[in-house]
Amino acid sequence: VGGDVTATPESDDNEYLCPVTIGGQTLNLDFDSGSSDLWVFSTSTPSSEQQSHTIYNPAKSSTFKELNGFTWQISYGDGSGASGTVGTDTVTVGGLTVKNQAVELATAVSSEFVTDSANNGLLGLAWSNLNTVEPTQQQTFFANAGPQLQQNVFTADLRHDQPGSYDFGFIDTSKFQGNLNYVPVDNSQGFWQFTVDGYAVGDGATGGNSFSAIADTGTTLLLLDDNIVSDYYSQISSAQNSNSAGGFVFDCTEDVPDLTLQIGDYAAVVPGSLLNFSQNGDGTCFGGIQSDGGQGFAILGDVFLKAQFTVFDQGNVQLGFAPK
Ligand SMILES: O[C@H]1CN[C@@H](c2nc(-c3ccc(C(F)(F)F)cc3)no2)C1
Repeated sequence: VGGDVTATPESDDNEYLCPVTIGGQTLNLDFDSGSSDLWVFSTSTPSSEQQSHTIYNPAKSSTFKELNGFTWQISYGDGSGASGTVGTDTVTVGGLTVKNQAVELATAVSSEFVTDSANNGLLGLAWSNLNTVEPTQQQTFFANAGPQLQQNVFTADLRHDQPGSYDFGFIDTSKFQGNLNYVPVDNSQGFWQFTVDGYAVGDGATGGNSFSAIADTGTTLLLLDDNIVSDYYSQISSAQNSNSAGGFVFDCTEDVPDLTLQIGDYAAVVPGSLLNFSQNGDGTCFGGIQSDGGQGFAILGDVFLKAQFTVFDQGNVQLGFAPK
């Protein structure tokens, strides 16, 4: 048994949304391998915050059960967040069904979610020890699905400005080139966390110290240590760190170098084309590489994941990468 679901990029590849059916109702959710709550806009969300979102109505589901007194509260890297109550229902993703999945109903969402009208909630794909439900932590959709999967994996094939896919329970070898390169995961903090052994800018030599990183489908950009960020942008003559733009920008006419992250024996190349992330509208462009804010580990978000086929292997607690 497995599932295959289309991941559609919003404008500027800011996020990728996937159709999820909950108690017979389909909502587009943001799949996030950096968190572990499945939450939705619902009839419990204040109408002033529902705006043009698709909402889940538990009263219309014959399989919904309230988890009385259970609550959740989550905040994301950008400072946004949501909170609410909890129930269970039957959840289907790309043909893969999990019964009695914890579904978290938002009774409050931050302004960023209110205005992101395409995003009707998140489906967390990190490890269940990050789930925020109290008094009893809940399992993720992927953790619950594990026992019924042929292979205890899900894969991500995200693309620039075109639909990609998430697969659950199998590895589609037609989606990548060559062999998969596996690296061990430290899931003690609940993330898909692993070690990067070095980096190279453009066709330069691979160097630098090894560092920790997480594979995070819910983060848009590639967030790295300030020293690496400075080294990278020193190769782009017009690059500057712009407070108004919120990060490093450069002239759109510039030739943007590739970045290679050495992961074990695998050289993961992120092409310069993906590192010229978006236009600011004034002739400058916003970089796909930005600072990780000094939090001690790098966040390999969609900019990185668009350049790789990635296997999130729950059974063997490892990540696999291959070029596409
Ligand atoms: O927390 C870390 C876990 N993964 C990263 C993540 N961040 C979001 C997010 C999605 C949508 C929005 C909003 F719609 F703009 F509000 C905000 C944040 N989803 O995953 C960061």
